[in-house]
Amino acid sequence: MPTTAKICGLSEPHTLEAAIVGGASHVGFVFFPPSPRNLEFSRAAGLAAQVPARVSKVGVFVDPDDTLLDTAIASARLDALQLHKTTPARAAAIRARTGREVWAAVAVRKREDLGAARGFAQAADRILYDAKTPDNAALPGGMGVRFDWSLLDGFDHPLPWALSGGLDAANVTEAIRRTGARTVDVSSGVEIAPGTKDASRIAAFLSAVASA
Ligand SMILES: O=C(O)c1ccccc1NCC(=O)[C@H](O)[C@H](O)COP(=O)(O)O
Repeated sequence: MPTTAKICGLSEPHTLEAAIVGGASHVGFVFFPPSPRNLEFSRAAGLAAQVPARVSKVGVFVDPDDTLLDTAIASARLDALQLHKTTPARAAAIRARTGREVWAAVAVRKREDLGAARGFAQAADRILYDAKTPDNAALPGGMGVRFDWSLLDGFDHPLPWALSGGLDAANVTEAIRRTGARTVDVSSGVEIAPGTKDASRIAAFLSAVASA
């Protein structure tokens, strides 16, 4: 099975196109106003219309309320919801109410952090292991922070999972080889500035994933 890739935090038609043409399995749209990647709903709707059915549209949220979720799902026609800083109970409720696939982000800095994944076994469809950002950081993701991949060694994953945090075209081959990830996720590693994706970096990342 080839490794699949999610390009996260897309906000412009030409870089979204680069992700689609390059073979991304998932594209991520961020709905979190403090983020430089945050999308207005009307913009998300326009981008979503560009995405073929074979590519899943993932909305990225930080402990969202129902109004935000419902508006984002409707405008961007989201297939999946990626939840950061959201409890298992809330994730389960969101999954039941929306009927959408739920990705639970688990922030990792130390081995003990992986334990949080077990709480989502009945509440989510997939775990996204992402690097824990600094305690005073404005964002819980999308900051190019990497965690020690060896922390995943021997871990009994409760669900299908994806690897994230500080990936780029130069390190993703090693990340896949080292962890056995079947899905990888990237944001700032394919940007030229926070929130500004670069088509050639997206192409290089997806090419590296396809060759891994
Ligand atoms: O990317 C954001 O701005 C963001 C904001 C709020 C919550 C999550 C966010 N990103 C989550 C992602 O899925 C990123 O792709 C992931 O954290 C990896 O980012 P990076 O290390 O920059 O590749």
